Amino acid sequence: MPKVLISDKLSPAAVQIFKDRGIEADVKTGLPPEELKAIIGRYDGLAIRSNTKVTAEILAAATNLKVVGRAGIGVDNVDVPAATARGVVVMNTPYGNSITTAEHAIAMLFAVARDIPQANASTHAGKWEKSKFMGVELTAKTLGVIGCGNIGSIVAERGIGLKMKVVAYDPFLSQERAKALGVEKVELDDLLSRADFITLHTPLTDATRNIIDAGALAKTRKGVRIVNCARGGLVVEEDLKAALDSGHVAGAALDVFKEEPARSNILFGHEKVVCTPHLGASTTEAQENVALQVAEQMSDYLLTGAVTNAINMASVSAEDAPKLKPYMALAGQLGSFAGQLTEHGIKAVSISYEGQVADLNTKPLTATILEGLFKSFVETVNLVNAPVIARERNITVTEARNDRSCDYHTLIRLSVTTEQHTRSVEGTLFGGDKPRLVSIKNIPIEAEVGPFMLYVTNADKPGFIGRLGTTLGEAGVNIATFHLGRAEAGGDAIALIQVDQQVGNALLEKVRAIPNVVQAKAMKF
Ligand SMILES: NC(=O)c1ccc[n+]([C@@H]2O[C@H](COP(=O)([O-])OP(=O)(O)OC[C@H]3O[C@@H](n4cnc5c(N)ncnc54)[C@H](O)[C@@H]3O)[C@@H](O)[C@H]2O)c1
Ligand SMILES: O=C(O)[C@H](O)COP(=O)(O)O
Repeated sequence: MPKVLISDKLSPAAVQIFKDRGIEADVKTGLPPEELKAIIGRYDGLAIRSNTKVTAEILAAATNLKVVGRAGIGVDNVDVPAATARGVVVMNTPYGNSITTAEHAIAMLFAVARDIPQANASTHAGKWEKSKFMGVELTAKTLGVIGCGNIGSIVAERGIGLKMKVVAYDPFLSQERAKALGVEKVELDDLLSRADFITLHTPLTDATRNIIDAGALAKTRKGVRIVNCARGGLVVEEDLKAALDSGHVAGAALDVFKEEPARSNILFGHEKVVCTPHLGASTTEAQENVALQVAEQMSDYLLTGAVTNAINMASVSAEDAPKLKPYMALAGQLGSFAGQLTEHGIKAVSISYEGQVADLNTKPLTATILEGLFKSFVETVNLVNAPVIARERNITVTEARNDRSCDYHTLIRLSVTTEQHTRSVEGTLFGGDKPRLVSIKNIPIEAEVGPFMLYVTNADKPGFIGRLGTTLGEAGVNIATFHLGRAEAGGDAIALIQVDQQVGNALLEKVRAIPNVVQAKAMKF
């Protein structure tokens, strides 16, 4: 039974889902890193929010971990490259808390426009400072949205509902989408110079880190108010404080901070700053949504191999997972076969999906082929990092699909181009689920792959098969299956033999010494 650790505060609904799906779930929140490191090796899955830091060190200790599930959106607390390198799928729940977070941003907008928290504290203290708290209206003001994705676009819609003029800066926002939302797509400088209120909704990346710094603030209108419910690192806190102190910025509402948990911060105590402790996603509804979703996604992956909302792997629907299973086996064999025959640097990989397989989601098949292909050269390759390895090594990977019927009802052709030549291998499924190689180097063959194989190429001359059988027999190597193929009578021929044990080097030399043998290779699957 798979085991999952829930290491941040998730709705109890998650535990119930895991239980119902037959997965054991332990809840241990607030563990110091050393304690997490000590126990993580026991778990197949780790369910988190933003509190748990899934570092490379934690991942190195997570010897059984297959999936990290983030009940929420941001995965900046997960070392995704380290997880990818270890074959750990990282998934999030991209929509479950979007409305809630957008509503928090709107609440913060009102709070900073009308000094509501400050006025609340003052009134509770019996001060009745009616003339101190003079706010501004939102109506007819310009709202600048930086990052107009899921949350930013909900905030934009709400802003329009409040009769604000909304301008958005997002390099990935299309004009059509901007038009449909009713926002004006602008450049950053334009947004900074026009907005009365600025609200941030981008992920924290190298491009967005410190996007609001002294230089950006200098371009804003005097009296601008800033709301950040995205990530702390987007705003340079020292620069914001200076702009608040000078009176250039009239107020800021912050849900997120550079260092979290933020027990102290230079902006704390500032009379123009409204703060909440990363509450953007904290509603009953959102927490129920993300907990249910993450538990279902993680269970699907651990139990069926279905992949949803993964950051570092192609999606596989629950419906596709069982259909893909026999093809994954075939794809792995094709990749591994080609990889074991490759002796030079790979420049390009071309994969053609023909017949029935062309109707399936082929991304996971391509990843499986690449994993099999690279296994001979890269010890740490896995299904998750194989496409990354191809990119890093400048190996061009192309995929083609052709759903017309070919000689077989379904066929995968893998061609590998090295510095020397291009070699192809093809495979199909017999009986719908039994992988078979049906062509090697364009020579037809029908071969079942077993754990130990001997691959021999030779000139098609009489006497070869008998000598090969005798050589293996004399070495005490039992033949399980024997498959032959040839380009034409007397031409290039191939023998693919399944044997019951690994063929050692001494025996390989004897095989190579048989007349007309061109190449002999021991293979393992
Ligand atoms: N405070 C909270 O509790 C809370 C809750 C949920 C999400 N968040 C955070 O809110 C942010 C947005 O979440 P989302 O679900 O809307 O994400 P999203 O991916 O749907 O949207 C992000 C948008 O930012 C845009 N973007 C990326 N780089 C940009 C750049 N350099 N300049 C301008 N725009 C850029 C993208 O094109 C995208 O449209 C994330 O950082 C997320 O972690 C915070
Ligand atoms: O990225 C997110 O989903 C939010 O920042 C919410 O974080 P939390 O789950 O820790 O509240």
